[in-house]
Amino acid sequence: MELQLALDLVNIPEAKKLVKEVEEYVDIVEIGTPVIINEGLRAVKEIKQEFPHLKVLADLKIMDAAAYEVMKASEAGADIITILGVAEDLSIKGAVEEAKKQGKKILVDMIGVKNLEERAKEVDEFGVDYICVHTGYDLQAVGKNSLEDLATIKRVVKNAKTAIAGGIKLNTLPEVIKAKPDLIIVGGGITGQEDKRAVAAEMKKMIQQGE
Ligand SMILES: O=C([C@H](O)CO)[C@H](O)[C@H](O)COP(=O)(O)O
Repeated sequence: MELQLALDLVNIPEAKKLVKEVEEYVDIVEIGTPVIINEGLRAVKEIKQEFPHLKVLADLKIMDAAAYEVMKASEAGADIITILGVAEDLSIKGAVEEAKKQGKKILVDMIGVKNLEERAKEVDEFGVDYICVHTGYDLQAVGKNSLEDLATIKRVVKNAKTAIAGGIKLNTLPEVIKAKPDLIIVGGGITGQEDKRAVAAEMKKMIQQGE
């Protein structure tokens, strides 16, 4: 199980400071959608340059023009690029093809997918690297989480790795670990805490103990 730090509500200098604090304990740094909207792919480039030993995920949440956007994120240094599960099949296949050409990986974010079981089976056949269940901020606000969805994709996904994101905190991490996703994505559960380093260290320890 890997731990991904999601950076959403920061600028580039703040992102660098945050990664420095927790770099020993995370496997992947996500440059979140809001950061890319504010700072562009320069954020991906600068984080990869400063932390070349960490994998960097560009959370583009691609919906169209997939091959082109995967190419641009790859050029900026992203190791993993996200596309939405609700995108057209052709877009997801195009993203996979371009990622393979560039030696990169594709994570499919299943946020907003209504027919989760059926769609997870389909995208799994397209050769994607990760399939991620995700409760976005707007559904977190009304008390939802993705544990049930994780169980669903764990049951039907045969090729891709599974991932979970959305509102995971230290106190909810044990039940996530019990469900054994390949990748656990944590944003505010680390970045919103007073002692980020201590929380990231504790999360990493719990994940290692759960393996
Ligand atoms: O993808 C995300 C969200 O849509 C904003 O871009 C977050 O990175 C993801 O939800 C993880 O963050 P937390 O929910 O704060 O753990």
